Amino acid sequence: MKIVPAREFDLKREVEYGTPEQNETVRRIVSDIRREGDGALLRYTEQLDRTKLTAAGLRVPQEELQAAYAAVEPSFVTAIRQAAANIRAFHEKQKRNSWMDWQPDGSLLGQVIRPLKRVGVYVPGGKAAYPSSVLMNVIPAQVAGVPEIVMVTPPSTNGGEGINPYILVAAAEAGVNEMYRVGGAQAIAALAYGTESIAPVDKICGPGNIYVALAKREVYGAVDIDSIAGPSEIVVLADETANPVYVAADLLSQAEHDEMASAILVTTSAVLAEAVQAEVSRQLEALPRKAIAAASVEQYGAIIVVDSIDEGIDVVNRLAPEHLEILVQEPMAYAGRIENAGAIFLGPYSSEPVGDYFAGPNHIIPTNGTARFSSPVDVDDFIKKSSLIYYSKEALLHNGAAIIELARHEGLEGHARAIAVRLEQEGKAESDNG
Ligand SMILES: NC(=O)c1ccc[n+]([C@@H]2O[C@H](COP(=O)([O-])OP(=O)(O)OC[C@H]3O[C@@H](n4cnc5c(N)ncnc54)[C@H](O)[C@@H]3O)[C@@H](O)[C@H]2O)c1
Ligand SMILES: N[C@H](CO)Cc1c[nH]c[nH+]1
Ligand SMILES: [Zn+2]
Repeated sequence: MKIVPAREFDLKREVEYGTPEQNETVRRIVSDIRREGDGALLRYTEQLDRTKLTAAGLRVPQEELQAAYAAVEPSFVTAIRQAAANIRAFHEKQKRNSWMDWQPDGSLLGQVIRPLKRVGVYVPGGKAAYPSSVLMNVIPAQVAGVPEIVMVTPPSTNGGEGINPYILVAAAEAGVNEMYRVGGAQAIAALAYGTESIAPVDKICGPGNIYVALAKREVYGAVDIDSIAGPSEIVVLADETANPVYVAADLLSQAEHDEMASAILVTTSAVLAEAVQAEVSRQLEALPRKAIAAASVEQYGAIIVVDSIDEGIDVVNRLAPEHLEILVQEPMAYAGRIENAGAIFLGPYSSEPVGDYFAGPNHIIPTNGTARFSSPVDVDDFIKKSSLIYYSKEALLHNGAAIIELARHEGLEGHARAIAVRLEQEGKAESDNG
């Protein structure tokens, strides 16, 4: 992992995702699925996921979910239930209520909150299987009250035959009842535009690799999406008090996700920088996913040495990472100064995987600098709002002239007249009556 002074590190992050070839591949897949439906879906599933399916085999039957319990350890079921309870409790706090306010003039204003009707959730499963992402997607949608939650995941998760049983058990625990064995850009396109076998959804949520992230961006507009939650990222902001063993382990925890994941240490301590550099090399050797983590660290990893914590905070805010760990003597003192980060982990015991799996906050978090303007998945992702306006006669007579004034200044006489005809008629009725 290279050590660089802050002034030599290019903080202008690429906002464009992926290479031109990856973008072109995704555009082609999306357009083929849109034109050909199931035919293209099955073809790409065979080509990219090495799985030959028929249209009838796309949907995963409930019996397959139940059968998977026999293939997992009881300790996994216990752990996933604990995690699910924590995730549900956290997301319950995000619920919003509709509201209505009667005004003194007899009019009423309000906002009606409704769940989305049908959402698609993507659970990644190419290089690793992510049962935790089942919970992070499905639970907030359930808390919001979404009646139709459609899950998609690659057909042979983690390179194995068939969907990984831990994903199936997580789906059963979460109560998923509509699930398809499709992944990548082709799954996103199928959810967005529909095929003969998969009815289209209103919104697609969930993380994935570069092909999934690009496809979500491609279909945005036809459907809503949560955010671009692509290859994982971690930034650790540390001073000389941080334990290099912990720092290196946490950096590698995200590097092992993907060759395109990014792991960056920002530190005021040259001593820590060197110790972490050595530790990363040492710990890499023991990782089963060493090749992926090494490629990530090599291409996207860095140790940035800064002159002060203030400079470090500036670097962090410019990077706008998915995950930030603050490993300094007084972490609480700095949390409020972080403007751009999807999730902030404070102190030496809040290692990033605590959030990935268990604490309760969502692990589907914007990446590639988009934490500047977007947020982790939450209950708000699964609701929509309608404004409610009831104007009383008194309110219209009182405010009509101001509305007409504003309409005429926009040159919109039709708008002005819609109000004016009422003022004329009601004014006339009042003078006739009295
Ligand atoms: N940001 C977040 O919140 C978050 C959360 C969890 C995981 N992640 C990220 O999710 C990703 C999971 O990636 P993954 O690959 O393991 O699973 P994935 O399910 O996202 O991707 C696998 C699919 O990619 C497609 N694909 C692979 N190579 C392709 C190619 N050359 N051309 C076209 N399509 C291709 C295949 O269809 C395959 O089904 C990782 O990058 C991880 O860091 C992010
Ligand atoms: N760190 C990932 C989000 O970037 C989430 C995850 C799931 N499993 C393990 N990690
Ligand atoms: Zn992770």
